[in-house]
Amino acid sequence: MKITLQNIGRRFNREWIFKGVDYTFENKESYAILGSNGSGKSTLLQVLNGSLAPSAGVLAYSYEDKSVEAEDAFTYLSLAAPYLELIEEFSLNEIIDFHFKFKSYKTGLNRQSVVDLLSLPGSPNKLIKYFSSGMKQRLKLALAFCSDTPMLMLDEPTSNLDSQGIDWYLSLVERYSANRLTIICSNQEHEYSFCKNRLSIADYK
Ligand SMILES: Nc1ncnc2c1ncn2[C@@H]1O[C@H](COP(=O)(O)OP(=O)(O)OP(=O)(O)O)[C@@H](O)[C@H]1O
Repeated sequence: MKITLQNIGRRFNREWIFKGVDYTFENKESYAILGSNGSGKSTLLQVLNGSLAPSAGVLAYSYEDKSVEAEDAFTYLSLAAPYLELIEEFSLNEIIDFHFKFKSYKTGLNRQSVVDLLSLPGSPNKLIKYFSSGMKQRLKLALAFCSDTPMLMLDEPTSNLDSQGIDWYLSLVERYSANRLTIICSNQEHEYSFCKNRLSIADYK
C-alpha cells in the first residue's frame, strides 16, 4: 500500500495542527510519526487512515499500482489505537471470531493460535469487560498484527504494557510487520526503533 500526501494540512477550528505535509509512505516500508504530547501524531494517523478528512491538500492511496478510493482504504488497514474501542460484551473467542469476519488471518493463523499468541491468564470465554488495560492492549495489538492487510497502523502501541508486554510487542513486530506498510505514532524509542523512516510533526507547524 502506498499513501501520497500533497500539501496536506488539518486544523481544528482556527488552529492548524499541521500543514504543508508533502510526503510519500511507500509500500512495505516502516515509518515512525514523532512529536511531543498534543503535537498532532494521532490526528495525522487518522487523516492517513481515512477516518478524518484533511482540511487542505490531496491524499491518494494505491495498491499494486492501482489507485484505491479513500472510502475503501479501511479494507486494506489494520489499526490498534487507544481511541479504538473493543466490544466489551464479547468474550475473547467471540471478539476474535467477529474481527476475522471482516479481515483474513495471516497465513497459518486461526482463532486458537491468536488465543495462544496472547498468552493471557484465564479462559477464552472471559468477557472483554473483565480484561485489565494491559490485556486489552495485547488483544488490540494481536488482532491488528494477525490480520492479513497490506497496511498496519499503531498509535502508542505499548501503552499499558509492562516490560514483558513490550518484549511481546517486539516479537510481534519481528514476526508480522514485514512486507506491509507499517506506521507507528510514538514518543517512546523502544516502540519505533525498528522503523526505517521518521517523520516529525514539528517540521509541519
Ligand atoms: N476533535 C478535536 N477537536 C479539537 N481539537 C482537537 C480534536 N482532536 C484533537 N485536537 C487537538 O489537536 C492537537 C493534536 O492532538 P493529537 O491527539 O493528534 O496529538 P498527539 O501528538 O497524538 O498527542 P499524544 O502524544 O498526547 O497522544 C491537540 O491540541 C488536541 O487538543
